[in-house]
Amino acid sequence: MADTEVDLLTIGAGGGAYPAAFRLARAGARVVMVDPKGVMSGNCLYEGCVPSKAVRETAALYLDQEKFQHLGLPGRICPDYAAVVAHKDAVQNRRYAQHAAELAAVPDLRLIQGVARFIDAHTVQVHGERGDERFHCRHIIIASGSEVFVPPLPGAELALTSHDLYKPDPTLKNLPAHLVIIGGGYIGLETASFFAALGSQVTLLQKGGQVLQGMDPGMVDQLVPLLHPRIHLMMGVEVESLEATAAGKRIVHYRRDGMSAQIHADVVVLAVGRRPVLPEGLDGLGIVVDRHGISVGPDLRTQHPHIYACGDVNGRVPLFHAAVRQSLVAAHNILGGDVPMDYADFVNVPTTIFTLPAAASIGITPARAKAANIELVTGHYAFAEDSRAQILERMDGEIRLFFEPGSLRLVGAWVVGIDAGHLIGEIGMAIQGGLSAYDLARFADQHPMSAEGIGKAARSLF
Ligand SMILES: Cc1cc2nc3c(=O)[nH]c(=O)nc-3n(C[C@H](O)[C@H](O)[C@H](O)COP(=O)(O)OP(=O)(O)OC[C@H]3O[C@@H](n4cnc5c(N)ncnc54)[C@H](O)[C@@H]3O)c2cc1C
Ligand SMILES: NC(=O)c1ccc[n+]([C@@H]2O[C@H](COP(=O)([O-])OP(=O)(O)OC[C@H]3O[C@@H](n4cnc5c(N)ncnc54)[C@H](O)[C@@H]3O)[C@@H](O)[C@H]2O)c1
Repeated sequence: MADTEVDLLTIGAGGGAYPAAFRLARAGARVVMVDPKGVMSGNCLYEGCVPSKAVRETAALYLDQEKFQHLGLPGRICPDYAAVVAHKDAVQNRRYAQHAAELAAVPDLRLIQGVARFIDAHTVQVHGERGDERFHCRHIIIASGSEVFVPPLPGAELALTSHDLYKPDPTLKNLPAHLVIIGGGYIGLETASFFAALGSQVTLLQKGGQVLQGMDPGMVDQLVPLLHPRIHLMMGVEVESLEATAAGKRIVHYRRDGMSAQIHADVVVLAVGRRPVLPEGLDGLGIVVDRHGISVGPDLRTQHPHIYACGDVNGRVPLFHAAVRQSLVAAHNILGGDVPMDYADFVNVPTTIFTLPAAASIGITPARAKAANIELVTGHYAFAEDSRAQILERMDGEIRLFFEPGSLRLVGAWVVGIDAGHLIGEIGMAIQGGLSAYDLARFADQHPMSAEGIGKAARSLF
């Protein structure tokens, strides 16, 4: 089998891969992407960000109807989860069609439906649509992403995962009366919010003392009391096994405070984390893999300067937009002849937990500052005083900005409540631009929009 020469091969075609593939193809490089899905966007579009947020936004609209009476809209609507799922599928299909058109517009960029494995540090074999093909690659981006982690629990196969909930034509198409979720991270809490808003009773079982571990406890403490009352959080739970009843229900056996107990459910969702997907043949290459994934620094290079690892597979910031930025950093460094000319910032990445309400954060927050022995100056703004929040009756939560003492340069923030996901992006731009509390205080953001609160939080210092 003769090897085909390429300038770049990406293992995967998700957010960690395709931005670099397009960038290099536009610069005239010979580029091949490989992904068993045969489409771009990886797990984000297939079973992650987009489908979960399609369900979320419908749930958010439905939740708002609890206020319709106050807003002058009497009457009730009721959810049809099968139709919610149909909408989610339609959004996924629409985006797949868009990506297909984007790919077709770059005729020299090839996406092979197949699985890639390393033969050596420059040779990749693809088992795909046209049988086996081998590529000799000047550069390789490993962007094979992550997959659901299923712990070795007896009966774990009786639980659904985010894959089953959000993939096209998902397994779950009816609203369960009682949903038990194991794991209180991003996926567990978001899923709990969506289903509780739509009408399910949700019990969330979390081992340890805090949901959203790794997030600033101050922000988590703000968020938790605002979650829907149909969500029951149980901390310190050690799940031991799952069992099915003759009627098709589920029983979760667990230990808490040294006592054994059980809980009945219509559906159980397991959301205890994801793990990196490593391509076959990687182990022989001397590339360092730690418990988060392939070890890389901000230049995204592995131990081989021509092999990069971007996105979830390196575990640094497992978010879609971080994967995209990392992919572009790798592309720039490839264009620079594998001598770094661009670096990813792993700290100043906005992240939103799309619960209802949402919580979002970026940069250095008090917990991180304390661990690094850094002092912060804090500016506050409560949504209780915000015009838009009052108009929509969503007055819970706040904007909190964190500044470096002295210079008052903005270094971090969190937002809990209305428009959190939008606001953290605007705050992120201010951090990236090196703005200070003085700059934010001087900018007259629009009235009556929640972004007014950013300037007001800065002005709380003066
Ligand atoms: C339920 C859920 C909700 C999420 N919500 C959000 C959100 O709201 N916002 C956000 O920013 N992030 C969200 N994420 C995270 C986001 O999906 C990931 O961070 C993002 O998909 C990472 O992109 P990636 O390209 O690194 O990997 P992936 O999207 O995992 O793509 C990797 C691709 O590589 C392919 N692949 C694997 N092995 C091989 C191989 N050997 N050869 C060829 N191809 C291979 C896979 O099939 C896959 O298509 C969510 C994730 C989940 C599960
Ligand atoms: N809004 C977003 O950006 C978004 C949304 C969903 C997912 N994601 C990405 O997907 C990744 C995976 O999400 P996730 O929620 O599966 O993982 P996670 O790592 O965020 O959370 C897993 C949670 O499960 C808990 N846990 C682990 N084992 C347990 C057990 N046996 N019993 C009970 N609880 C247990 C952990 O303590 C943790 O709280 C996230 O890290 C994030 O990067 C992002």
